[in-house]
Amino acid sequence: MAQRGPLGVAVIGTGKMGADHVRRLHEVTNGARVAAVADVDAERAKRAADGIEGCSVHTDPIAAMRADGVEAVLIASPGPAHEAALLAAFAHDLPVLCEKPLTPDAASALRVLEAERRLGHRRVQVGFMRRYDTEYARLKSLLDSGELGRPLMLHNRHRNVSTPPGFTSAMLISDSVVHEMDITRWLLGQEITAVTVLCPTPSGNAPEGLRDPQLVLFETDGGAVVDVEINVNCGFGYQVQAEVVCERGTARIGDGHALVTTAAGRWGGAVAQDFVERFEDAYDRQMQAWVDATRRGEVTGPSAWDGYATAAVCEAGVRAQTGGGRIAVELVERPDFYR
Ligand SMILES: NC(=O)c1ccc[n+]([C@@H]2O[C@H](COP(=O)([O-])OP(=O)(O)OC[C@H]3O[C@@H](n4cnc5c(N)ncnc54)[C@H](O)[C@@H]3O)[C@@H](O)[C@H]2O)c1
Ligand SMILES: O[C@H]1[C@H](O)[C@@H](O)[C@H](O)[C@@H](O)[C@H]1O
Repeated sequence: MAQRGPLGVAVIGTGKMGADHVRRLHEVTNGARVAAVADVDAERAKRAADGIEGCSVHTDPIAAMRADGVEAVLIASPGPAHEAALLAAFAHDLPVLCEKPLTPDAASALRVLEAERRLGHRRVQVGFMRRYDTEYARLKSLLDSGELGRPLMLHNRHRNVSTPPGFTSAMLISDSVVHEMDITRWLLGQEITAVTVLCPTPSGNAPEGLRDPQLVLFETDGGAVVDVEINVNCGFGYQVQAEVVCERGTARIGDGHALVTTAAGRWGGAVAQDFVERFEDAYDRQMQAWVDATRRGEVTGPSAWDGYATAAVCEAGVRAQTGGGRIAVELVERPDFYR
């Protein structure tokens, strides 16, 4: 049944993304309010809730899910904490927007799928927000129109200025390239069947021991080949670019020419410095779409199946990165529940 009042959301994890989502829900999104926040760091939770009337503050995610006025959950804790939070949300039958990755590995993602299926109805949207980016959405419409013919190859570049402390070589795949895994599956409508990872001599910008950059190759069940340059300590900016090569033409996004300046012997634009800046509109649209669907009693957007399928590709990618050569992706059969 459609809901009338604003949707009361509990936000779990109020670090960089969680605090930004709290701000978004409070200031940007229509039809929602932040009813509770939880972070294991009490000070962070308190800071995020500051100035939001009626928002209760917790260190225990389950207490936040049970708090007054909570009707839905946004999970923005680190990936390894997602499974416990998802299962707790299911126990209270609450709709969830879960930041990527759904969980860090395929076995835990499968446990989440099974728990959602036991509920008997879908509850999860995964935060693959690039699907809500205007440029990616235009590229998808163009490919779906068939005008350029069949996609043959997809080239991607994914560059971050620098990595936070504790960022590992495996995380280049499971935290960063996971976005290209989702985008590949969504743009092409195909599953990824094998992953190969090539690592050049690491950049001098990369922290000691980090294999950065990497070149990651996907093969798909529709016969396409996809490459991803992942380069997370490039130093100069945040860039996400994609070019699809089709039978009758190519299409490219992410050149970032929103503002071009010509002045005193120079010409050029600016490079975004992080994902919050580059994908601000996509995060806003993702949140509005989740709130609107939830208030209608529906679940739309990337599903737990998408979270599982990308977790399985991540696992193959991490094995390929550690000297495994070309690694096949193993997926369980897709249940009808997720078709
Ligand atoms: N979609 C995107 O572009 C994007 C961008 C950045 C991060 N993310 C995702 O968002 C999530 C959070 O990333 P972040 O960069 O904000 O990390 P962060 O480290 O800045 O914040 C995580 C917060 O969660 C808290 N926390 C840790 N364990 C917890 C638990 N069990 N329960 C409640 N809180 C807990 C930490 O104290 C911290 O405040 C991750 O899943 C990450 O992959 C997505
Ligand atoms: O967690 C972040 C986030 O998902 C960004 O969108 C991505 O560009 C980064 O590489 C990753 O570390």
